[in-house]
Amino acid sequence: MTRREIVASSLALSATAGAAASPPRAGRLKQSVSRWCYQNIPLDKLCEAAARMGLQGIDLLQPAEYDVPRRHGLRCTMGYAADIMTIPNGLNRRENHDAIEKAFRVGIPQAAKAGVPNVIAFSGNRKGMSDEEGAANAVIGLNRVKRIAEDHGVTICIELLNSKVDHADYMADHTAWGVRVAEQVGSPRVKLLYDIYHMQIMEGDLIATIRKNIKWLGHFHTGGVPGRHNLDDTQEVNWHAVARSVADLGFEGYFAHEFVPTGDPLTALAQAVRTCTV
Ligand SMILES: O=C(O)C(=O)CO
Repeated sequence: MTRREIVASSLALSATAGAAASPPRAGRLKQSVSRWCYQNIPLDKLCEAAARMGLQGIDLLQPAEYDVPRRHGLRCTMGYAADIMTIPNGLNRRENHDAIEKAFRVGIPQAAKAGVPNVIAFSGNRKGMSDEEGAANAVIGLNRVKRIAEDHGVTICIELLNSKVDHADYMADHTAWGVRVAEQVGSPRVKLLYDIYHMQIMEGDLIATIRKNIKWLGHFHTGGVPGRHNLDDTQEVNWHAVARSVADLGFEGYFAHEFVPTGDPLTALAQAVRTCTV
């Protein structure tokens, strides 16, 4: 190997490993990362890198994968416990409730056993239904399953998503709808997944909204706006300030990165983790 090749190969190594290997600074937020954004990296490798960066877990895993983060001292921070429920087809339709309850009766105990603190839920699309009717239906559905969540210490988190760019017609596309449902269900185990990327697109006013509704927010997702890429200075959200506000509220759940990285994926993730270390 020539000197030039040795220098080039060590530079390449530090570019891929360096960001992930630098010692993590302790912060007040428990950060996590969504598996689907790093599909080209085997889950074991993602967990290894996440542990080195100081992340606490991996988001959005299937039950068969729950044990993988544990091998690396992490946990699955949000599980899929009811595959029957999809973004367009969820809690807002009463005809879905039998299947959702059946799935949660298996999926929530399974999550609890694996130490998974949260499971995801979706409102479903409007398909012509009013938000009032959808909210009332979602409350009925959640009232059927909240006891399972309470008994197992697992939180059902209804995700708030944008209906403007990514998920046309999705019903839980504004915070007020989700808060109204969570308040009416009134369980410490039924909360919202406040996806900051999606809510910046729909509403903005992030910090004030988070402060006002923190009681009902069980989990956070990140993603640069516009584009859902790196949390860098090409996008409009001040991530450090948002993260600090969440930490200042004493939030004890997880703050999970969910952006599609550009450039080297682990370098992008490490940079996001640093930005949100507050
Ligand atoms: O599908 C999406 O857009 C999500 O945010 C899922 O968590």
